Amino acid sequence: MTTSLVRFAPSPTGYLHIGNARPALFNWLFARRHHGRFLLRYDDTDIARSKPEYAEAIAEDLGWLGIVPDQVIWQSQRLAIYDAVAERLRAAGRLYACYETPDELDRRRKRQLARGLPPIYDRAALKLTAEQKAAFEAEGRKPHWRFLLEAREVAWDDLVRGPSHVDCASLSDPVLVREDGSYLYTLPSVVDDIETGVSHVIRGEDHVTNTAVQAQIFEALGASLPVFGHHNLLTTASGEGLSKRLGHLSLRGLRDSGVEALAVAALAVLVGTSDAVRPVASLDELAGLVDLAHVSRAPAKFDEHELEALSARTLHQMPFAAVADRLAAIGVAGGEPFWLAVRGNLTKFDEAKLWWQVVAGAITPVIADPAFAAKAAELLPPEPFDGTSWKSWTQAVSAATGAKGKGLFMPLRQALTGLDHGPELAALLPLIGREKALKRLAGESA
Ligand SMILES: Nc1ncnc2c1ncn2[C@@H]1O[C@H](COP(=O)(O)OP(=O)(O)OP(=O)(O)O)[C@@H](O)[C@H]1O
Repeated sequence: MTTSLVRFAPSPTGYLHIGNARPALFNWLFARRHHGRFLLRYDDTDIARSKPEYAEAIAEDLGWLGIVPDQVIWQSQRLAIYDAVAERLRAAGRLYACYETPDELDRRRKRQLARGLPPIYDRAALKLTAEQKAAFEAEGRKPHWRFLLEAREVAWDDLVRGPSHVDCASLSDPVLVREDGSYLYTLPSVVDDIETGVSHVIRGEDHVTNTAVQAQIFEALGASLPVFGHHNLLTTASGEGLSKRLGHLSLRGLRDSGVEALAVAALAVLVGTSDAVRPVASLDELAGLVDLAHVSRAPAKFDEHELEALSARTLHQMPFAAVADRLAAIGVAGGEPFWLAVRGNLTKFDEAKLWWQVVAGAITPVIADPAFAAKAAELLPPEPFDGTSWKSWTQAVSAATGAKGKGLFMPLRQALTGLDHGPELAALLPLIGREKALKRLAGESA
């Protein structure tokens, strides 16, 4: 049985944003669902813009989401491999030298547009004689290299978009190698997909045209095509595009704002699909929900308010096992009973600390009616407390004082927690314990 291999291939030119999380997760969840492997590939051939600290941040941000790659490769370490492949393409007549400057190309494009023609590269460089090339070189010009596209339609069955096609006759021959010998994204990506055995390429629809070009490169290199899937892109709530380089909606910014990674993951892959956005308890659960065929065609808006609400709902159903280490890390020791008592009241995880303080630390009780509080203290049952202690106690207090409803519960809540709102007191009372409860009912800070 051949296992699938997928990859996420960001350029380390900035911090990952919520849009980048979408392909990262679609690939990761695809690998989980199909018992495949996930490759993280740093597309760092743009030496001027790529930075090791961004690569480190990418690994960290993916780790926060729960993505741990099976393999990591760096394109900057594989340049000799691309050189050899470029040489093969040159020898086959598919990669040709061009000497136009950006200004010349720009002028040509403007002339074409003025004449109502599509601004496609006219392949003038193919007609250059050896002497003309030598003259350019003597002037100090260095060539950039274009891939000779076949003027035909490239078709594939897209995992998201279904039967898809691009007519390469309407495209310029793409530049694969710059004047300085560095590679654009296009060729190294194909070479690595072939060498590493990538079976499925899942990425944003900003790559649809690339796919047609790259399909021709795969074929020129005698390789079979992977399966392609192009998902819609995420925009800001007001519809703007996202860019790593411009620092939009970064995953680390979201993490610092205190939202749950699982909520970010769920929203990143469920928004813009026909499936409802809903909280999940694990990435495995999400892997079972996500279906690339349900992804919409239109761009999807990412709304931070929706994320905050989803994050809270994610916390409300989060099992204790999933947070035990995080609770310990913020000094909360109440175990599962504490977590189950407070999780429904959290909008952010860190608020658990506040409730721990209410349970185990000292609070200033609010006592409006000392006589009522004294009566309640007198009726407080002996320990051990359990889930029924609250009910039997409040029934007894109600019978003795005539207080009911809010008039019964609010003064008890204010005395026991110092607050007007909070988790169910039936669950808090056993955690607070009899000794502390008595002190608080007596108006002491405890
Ligand atoms: N807004 C977006 N929504 C969904 N996917 C996106 C979005 N922007 C980029 N991607 C996807 O993220 C992956 C990594 O792309 P890339 O590193 O080029 O990111 P980028 O944000 O476009 O960065 P840059 O601004 O540096 O070009 C690709 O699969 C790309 O399709």
